[in-house]
Amino acid sequence: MKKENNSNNSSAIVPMADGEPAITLRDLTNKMADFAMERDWDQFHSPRNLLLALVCLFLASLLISSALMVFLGFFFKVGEVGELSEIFQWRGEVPRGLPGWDEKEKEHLGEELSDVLLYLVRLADICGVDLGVAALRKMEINARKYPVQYCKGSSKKRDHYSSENPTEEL
Ligand SMILES: Nc1ccn([C@H]2C[C@H](O)[C@@H](COP(=O)(O)OP(=O)(O)OP(=O)(O)O)O2)c(=O)n1
Repeated sequence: MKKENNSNNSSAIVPMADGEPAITLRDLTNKMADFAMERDWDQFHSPRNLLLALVCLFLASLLISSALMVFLGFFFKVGEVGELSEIFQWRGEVPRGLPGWDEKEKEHLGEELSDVLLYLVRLADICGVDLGVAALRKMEINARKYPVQYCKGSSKKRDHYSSENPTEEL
């Protein structure tokens, strides 16, 4: 778990020999941690809340896909995100660091998190999307969308701030 603001070192993406930026999972992890810390959002990023954010996005993507996908997704197989959710089912709020979880449970969690990540990485690859570049770009959009001065300590959605900050471009 990351506790300190790493903005001085984590944002430096080391270029590879061919000039392409080498974005590591560690870079993305640190940048997201910095993003949350700057906005005092650690308080909202509990395991349960993050999982719900993931599941809501997953269901939203099903809703905008074909009716058949919605049918399959809801009634037959929820997929890897469903398996990940199952681990947290009935546990209520889970504190950061998962105190009380044994190694086997943490290992299982690691496997299900990896399944989500690996499918995502594979999907991006076969779609021709450079996930590292796309994620960095999206983080820049997020930072513009949620300026620290408007949303520090608040979990409200962007719509709430737009009236206070009408000129902010997304
Ligand atoms: N409390 C929050 C809110 C947002 N984010 C980050 C993670 C996601 O990359 C992105 C999600 O932002 P939105 O919830 O605004 O979702 P979208 O960007 O998809 O916009 P919308 O839901 O309006 O389509 O911002 C975060 O880390 N913590």
